[in-house]
Amino acid sequence: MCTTMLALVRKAWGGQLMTRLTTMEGRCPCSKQSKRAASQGKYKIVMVRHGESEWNQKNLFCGWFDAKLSEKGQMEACAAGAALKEAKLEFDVAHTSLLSRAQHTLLAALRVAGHRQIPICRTWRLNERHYGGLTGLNKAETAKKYGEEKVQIWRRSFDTPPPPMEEGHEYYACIIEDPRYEGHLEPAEFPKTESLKLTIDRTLPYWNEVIVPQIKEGQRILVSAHGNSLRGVVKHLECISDEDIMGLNLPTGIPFVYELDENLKPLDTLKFLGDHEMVKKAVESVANQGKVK
Ligand SMILES: O=C(OP(=O)(O)O)[C@H](O)COP(=O)(O)O
Repeated sequence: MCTTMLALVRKAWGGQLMTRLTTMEGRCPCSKQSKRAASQGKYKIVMVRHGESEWNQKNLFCGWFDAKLSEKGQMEACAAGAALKEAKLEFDVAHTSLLSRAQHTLLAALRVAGHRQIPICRTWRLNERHYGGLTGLNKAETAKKYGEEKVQIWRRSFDTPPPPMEEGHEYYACIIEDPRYEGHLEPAEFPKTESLKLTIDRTLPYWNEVIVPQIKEGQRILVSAHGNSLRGVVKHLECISDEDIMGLNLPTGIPFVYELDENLKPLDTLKFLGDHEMVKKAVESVANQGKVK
């Protein structure tokens, strides 16, 4: 029986290698559910976690700090665009966060994919989860100080937020005084920390009120966002339990696709546009970031 395991399936789809990945019980490729995978949904949506940021590269908790893409991240963004083009995916509208790393990934991917002109909607609701007092700390050093188990809870538990970001925190002012939030958030509305649950609580209204109506209108949508804001969307779409979502790690810069039925239920789990070995390594690398080096 295939339970609680990492399963990777390679599928030829539109001339592009697609990788299906799951760590969730009952969601393995041999389950009945996955036998529906071959059919095309009524709708399709594509999402991508931004390319590697300079803070991903340094293994720092980033959250709402506006880290730029690293050189590797810029290349990943371009590669994401090439994968979209290769898969012949086209878009009418894109959604992204207010953070540069997601926006720059989106722009590079759209440029390489050949669709520069589509409308782009930017919202703080797709921002990464706020990492609170952990913002700017090295994940491996934090694991050394507090233990890997504690760091795993902070990184991946559903509803345990990291410690809050206090006013004296090194990055407090540069986040709360950032002009990009003017007209979006009042100072009192800024989160001080967020669990995945809290992240979903502010992402889902945008999903339901803005993205879902566009999908139902038949608009082809690309979302460029973050590891945890997208984990929340994936959890919602696939009805993943609070426990099982802990096992999901999204790699940087590799787009993934959902085929959705008329009720916007996925026909299958997410499928990455990428070679399965490459995706597997990238996922493992994210999972291991919280380990003592
Ligand atoms: O800012 C972050 O996510 P992002 O790089 O997707 O924007 C986090 O630091 C990701 O860290 P995590 O994978 O330990 O949750």
